[in-house]
Amino acid sequence: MASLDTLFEAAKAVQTKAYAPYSRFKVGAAIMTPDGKVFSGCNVENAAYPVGSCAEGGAISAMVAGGESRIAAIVVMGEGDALVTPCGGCRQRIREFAAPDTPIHVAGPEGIRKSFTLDELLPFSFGPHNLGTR
Ligand SMILES: O=c1ccn([C@H]2C[C@H](O)[C@@H](CO)O2)c(=O)[nH]1
Ligand SMILES: [Zn+2]
Repeated sequence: MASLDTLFEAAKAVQTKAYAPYSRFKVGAAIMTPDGKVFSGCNVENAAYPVGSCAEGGAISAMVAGGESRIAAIVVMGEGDALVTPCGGCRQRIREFAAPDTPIHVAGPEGIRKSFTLDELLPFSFGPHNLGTR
């Protein structure tokens, strides 16, 4: 699937930009919107550790700043052999802009390792519907 390849390459490219001098664990994330636009983000750490931010959050900020508000698919690229799935906070961040069946692809440098739906990673989620929005 060409668009998934594009998304994978975007995540891989932005991962190299990560600012992770403390964990030395670089992460890249790339979002595709329903009309095929791609937005990416990397983790940005801070000497005050809790202030650091995740790659997924950066990609979401770029998407919103770009005037978009729907995630059709997301690729997350981490380091090492283990699956790097979005942290709990980022699952909720993704939830805000995605549908239950939106694919979350977890990748390594060699390619996509496993694909989940948002609902698999964040079942019974709290979301905009709880507040009467969307
Ligand atoms: O899905 C993930 C998991 C971790 N990190 C970042 C946060 C921190 O900078 C580093 C180590 O946890 O990786 C992400 O950006 N996304
Ligand atoms: Zn996170």
